[in-house]
Amino acid sequence: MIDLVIFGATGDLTRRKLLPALYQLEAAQKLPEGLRIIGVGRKLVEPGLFREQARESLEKFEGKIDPGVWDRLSGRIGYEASDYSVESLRAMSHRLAPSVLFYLALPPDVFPTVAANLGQAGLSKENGGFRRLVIEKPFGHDLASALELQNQLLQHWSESQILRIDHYLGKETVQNVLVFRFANAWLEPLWNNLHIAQVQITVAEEIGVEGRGEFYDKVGAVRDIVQNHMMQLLTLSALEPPPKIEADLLHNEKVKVLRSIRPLSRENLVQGQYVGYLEEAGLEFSSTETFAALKLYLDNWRWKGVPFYLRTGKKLARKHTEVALQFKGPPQRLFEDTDCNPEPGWLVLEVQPQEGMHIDVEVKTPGLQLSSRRTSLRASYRSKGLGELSAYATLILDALNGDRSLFLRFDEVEWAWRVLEPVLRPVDPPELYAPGSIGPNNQFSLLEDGHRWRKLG
Ligand SMILES: NC(=O)C1=CN([C@@H]2O[C@H](COP(=O)(O)OP(=O)(O)OC[C@H]3O[C@@H](n4cnc5c(N)ncnc54)[C@H](OP(=O)(O)O)[C@@H]3O)[C@@H](O)[C@H]2O)C=CC1
Ligand SMILES: O=C1O[C@H](COP(=O)(O)O)[C@@H](O)[C@H](O)[C@H]1O
Repeated sequence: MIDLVIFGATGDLTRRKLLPALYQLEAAQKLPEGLRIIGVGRKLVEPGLFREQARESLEKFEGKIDPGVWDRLSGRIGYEASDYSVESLRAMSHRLAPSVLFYLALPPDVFPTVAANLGQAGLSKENGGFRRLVIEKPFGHDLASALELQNQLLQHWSESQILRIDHYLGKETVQNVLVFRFANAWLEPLWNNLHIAQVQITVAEEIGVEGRGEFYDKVGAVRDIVQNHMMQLLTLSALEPPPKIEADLLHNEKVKVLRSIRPLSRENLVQGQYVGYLEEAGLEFSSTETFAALKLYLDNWRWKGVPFYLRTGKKLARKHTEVALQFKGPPQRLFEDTDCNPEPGWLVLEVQPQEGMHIDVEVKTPGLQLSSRRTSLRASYRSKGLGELSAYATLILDALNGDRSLFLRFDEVEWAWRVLEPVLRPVDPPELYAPGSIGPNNQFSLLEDGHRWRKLG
């Protein structure tokens, strides 16, 4: 018997991501037999009402619900109220299965207390089963708090019990970055500073902060997206091939990339805030950034001199996540029209919502003249409906099965904070940008001569 205990079960993450993931796993018959899902929150809620609310969340965030799948899923779901004190957790411990996965879907400032109280209540001790702890992001608020959180966790939990989640690693198209790079040998000679002029990594969101203003305002785009999801996209795009696809060997390579990032200074970062953020977040004043763009360099053999541009923001023109590498141009352009001056082509890995890849190539312009035009070789990652489990579904299943390869090792988190530490305390207020736009104008100041931001989607 296994219990999945979700702390913070009335919250946004549970409703928006965890319940849909569990529904998908139930539909795919991937949940372990006998698994119970116990939602925990501070308020007293009748389990029946909690299930009703869970179903409403599924209808909102998952879409059409199959009654048979829901019946099976709801049969697993229970609810308990707890104030997360040692006494209350100890009382709960008697009702738990030998193997328990605790999921902290809670505001990050309560992670240390809840993790410690679980330990003091004896719930981190394994006795004939497993005890694992999933820690959501952000892991810490800066380098010092991340180190402190790690120390606090290690007082009651061993490293092998701690699963630091970054849901981007559960996305198929993020995992595909690695497969695409290392399963196609012809790419390798091109994937370096001899042939690549610049790399752009974009995580653009159409949504604003929605109901998460209180949380978001303490965090901002750098901590919410750059420190974790974008650093993962960066390391996967830039790392050296590990000797084998094994978790620790991959973590080693990712840390090497982070350690090779040239120390950042304020000039490497620009920030923006969308017009309407204050009203949406219910604030009178805030200098929190909802947009961040960075330029960084990796001082290593492969990437020396190639700028990596990272950009993320909320309330942008559209949702679009991609990793794009621009090739250097040919040494001499022989075939172009005298009037046209095409920029060198891109290789683009589309992460979401389109899932695919394309490579720009120049081909002959039809007609008598010998000139070139741009076209794209496109491939889609999968047909709709094929193997579609959400990132959270993949990661919850891995966590239940004890597969740690898609979870973060602490030094990855630590080095991501070390890299960003110099730019965490902004001096200038963020520049305002219009919702639905491409973000603030200051982002253009980062670009080197001849470079321009790619279109969003
Ligand atoms: N929402 C999202 O899309 C994503 C969230 N995350 C991470 O997941 C975690 C949870 O996020 P989210 O669900 O949005 O957060 P919420 O702000 O919605 O909080 C979750 C729940 O925590 C409980 N809670 C709030 N304050 C406290 C407190 N002081 N002590 C104990 N419990 C408290 C509340 O439940 P109750 O009042 O019932 O006890 C609340 O419903 C965060 O770490 C976030 O960074 C990561 C990726 C995406
Ligand atoms: O971790 C987070 O991610 C979501 C974006 O996730 P995606 O899978 O939709 O790309 C973001 O909205 C949220 O602010 C952040 O905390």
